[in-house]
Amino acid sequence: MAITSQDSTSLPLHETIVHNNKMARAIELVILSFLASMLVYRVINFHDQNQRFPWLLALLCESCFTFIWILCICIKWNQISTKTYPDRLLNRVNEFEMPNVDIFVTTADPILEPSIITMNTVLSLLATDYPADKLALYLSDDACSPLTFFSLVETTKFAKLWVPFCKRYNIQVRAPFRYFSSSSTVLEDDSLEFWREWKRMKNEYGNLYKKIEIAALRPFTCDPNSDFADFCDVHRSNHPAIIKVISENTHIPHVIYISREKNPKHHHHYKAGAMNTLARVSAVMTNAPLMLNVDCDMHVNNPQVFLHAMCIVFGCKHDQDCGFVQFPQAFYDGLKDDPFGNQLANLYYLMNGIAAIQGIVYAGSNCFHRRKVIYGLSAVKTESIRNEDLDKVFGKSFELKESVARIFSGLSEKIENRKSPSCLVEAAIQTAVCNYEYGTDWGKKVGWLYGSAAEDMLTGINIHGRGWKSVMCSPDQPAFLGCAPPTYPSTLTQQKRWASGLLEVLFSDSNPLLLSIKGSLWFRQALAYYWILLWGVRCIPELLYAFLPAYCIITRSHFLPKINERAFLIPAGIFIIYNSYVFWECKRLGMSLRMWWNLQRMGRVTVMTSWLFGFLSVMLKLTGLSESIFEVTQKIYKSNDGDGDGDGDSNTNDKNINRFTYDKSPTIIPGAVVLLVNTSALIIAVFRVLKFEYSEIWLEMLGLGLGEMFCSVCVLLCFWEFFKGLFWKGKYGIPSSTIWKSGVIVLFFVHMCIRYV
Ligand SMILES: O=c1ccn([C@@H]2O[C@H](COP(=O)(O)OP(=O)(O)O[C@H]3O[C@H](CO)[C@@H](O)[C@H](O)[C@H]3O)[C@@H](O)[C@H]2O)c(=O)[nH]1
Ligand SMILES: [Mn+2]
Repeated sequence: MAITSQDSTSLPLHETIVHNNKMARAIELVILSFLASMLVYRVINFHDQNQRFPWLLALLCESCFTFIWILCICIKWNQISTKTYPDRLLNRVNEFEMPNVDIFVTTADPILEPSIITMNTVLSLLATDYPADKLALYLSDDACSPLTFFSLVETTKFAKLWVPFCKRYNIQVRAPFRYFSSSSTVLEDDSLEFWREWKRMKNEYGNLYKKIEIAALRPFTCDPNSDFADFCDVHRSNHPAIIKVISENTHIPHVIYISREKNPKHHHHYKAGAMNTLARVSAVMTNAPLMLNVDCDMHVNNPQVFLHAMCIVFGCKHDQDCGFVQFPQAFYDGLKDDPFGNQLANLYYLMNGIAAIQGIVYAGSNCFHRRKVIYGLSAVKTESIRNEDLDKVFGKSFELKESVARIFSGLSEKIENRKSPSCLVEAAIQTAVCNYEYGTDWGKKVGWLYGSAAEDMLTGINIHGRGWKSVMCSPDQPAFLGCAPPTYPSTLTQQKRWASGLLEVLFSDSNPLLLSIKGSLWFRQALAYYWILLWGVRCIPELLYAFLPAYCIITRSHFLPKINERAFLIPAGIFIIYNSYVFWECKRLGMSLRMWWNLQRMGRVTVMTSWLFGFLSVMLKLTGLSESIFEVTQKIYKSNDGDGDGDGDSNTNDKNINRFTYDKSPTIIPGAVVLLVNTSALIIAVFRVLKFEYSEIWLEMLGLGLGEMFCSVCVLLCFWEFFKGLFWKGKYGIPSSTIWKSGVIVLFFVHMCIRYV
């Protein structure tokens, strides 16, 4: 079944494939009916309970779970994906007709984000299969680091060899660190000439790597007469704007370095602020109608990615059908079986579901936007901004306003009429200063929006709210690969930021309800956004539900039907059907049993630890006690190379790499508390069993609440890594101060249970 997007005389450039989803729908509805029966059962039997508190709590938690399940069903109901045909595009569209694209790469810290990773991102982008004179690559450096600038200069030199090499031999992986690593040794050609070139490239890349490596080791010496003069005596959070055109279209795209002005008196709005500076500077310099943004920890893995995107841009009948084209995030060298549950593979069906509504959500990286969409244009109403008003919306820069007017009028740039970027540096710097945005709509209605650490969701939901649709493009060979956070603490940081950022969107005036009433957000799309934005809130029912079995065991009360009651079949049914369903879903995606278990386990752990802290930080922000910040996640450079180019990280061969590591941060406490409370409850239960008369043991066991004990054991299994952490020393052990703090909380909990019930 395919819905074509062009008339039948010519083959379509892209097709929407509708996937059959009947089986999954049926199972989801069965689970829903079980959940509903459980709620009904709880309400009917409410008055018969001796202890109503756990029953009430369970009812509330299960209502939340049921609500989330309903959202889930709505999202996954229809499943689509989009197939693109770059060959047909090349046959139909002349190279001259292809639109210009401005490419944005952001980096924020040369230590957390090693330069060599960023440089590989840059190289893979410079070498894509697209006319080089149509591309400009802008690197935003929020650290104002001379090392990053130096690396970019050296990388650009190397690119002048690397790009022609890739294009001549049609190299598939164009990030050198991936290409030269032993895992991808399929050589494109077996001629002697190729072999010689290959060796030369490997050698040159090795030199580049060493230069960057050495530069990173020694402190930067400031020479006022060199290119680096601008970096003399600057501090990363207090310095003027620096823009440097490193290379102008000579077989490779323009390469431009940007470090926007920073001043402690002005909020810089993290990544969103950086993206807005990129949008303005590129408007002044090249003003391409499309922009692609890529995080520094991603690289192009499919050299045809621009052509795939163009299939959608050219294939859409109306512009509003594709405000942006998002490529999925996939990861390279991900740890086997995803021990930290951060590779997002399990979101596959959800994403295909959202794609079938108003379109995939914007994920912050690997996304092509139309410039006019980022400029706040609506897809449904035709508003025209008067030239006088451009000031108020876009700020005072004359060059910027002129470029905006050109985008709004739909005129494409005439390349021959344009000044080269290096003639426009002064004008561009005007738009990269701290106070440029004051009194304008940047960050409010135009550009990447401020107010959330998940600037991607905030910006994306507003685009959908203005009536644009979006398209997810997933070519067979993944278009982009990135690195997932490599350790438990870095996963925690990331998930915490996501949960809090998402909640910030929920509490902003861009929440799905408002946008669907006042704006053009589709109702089902709003539900999909609710499912995502509510991540942080889920910690409350999940935590309560994890304490509930322990509470019941300690106080000899019940929150589940007893095993000899017929109603016991309801929770048992939910447990069995739900878990088999999730397993089936994982199986269809080619996951192993272990991976399924890791995802289930980490699902619980992440909600009760990272998302809890995300939730708390939003509560602090709402009460005005603290500001939210964007904590950059640590990236690790891994090279699989055996022969010394780039020493692999010492962790690479560590068999403990998938173990949890802990630090003294309070984020470890909730996990330890959940674990210890349930362990204590189980110990108490075991002691009780030991006291029984042998002849009565079965009767007593029934009375004890096997359901509750089973739940406690499940919680224990989910937090098993924490259990091991109690006994390990060093970085694999939970620090004893954390154990003590958690222990006190647990004692308090147990004491309260026994004392007041
Ligand atoms: O002040 C800042 C902070 C971050 N960044 C850049 O933002 C990107 C994403 O940061 P990272 O630490 O890698 O965050 P992730 O959690 O991996 O990013 C995901 O989540 C973010 C929202 O929380 C999105 O912005 C990202 O696109 C998305 O990939 C990186 O290129 C950073 O260099 C900046 O440019 N300036
Ligand atoms: Mn990242």
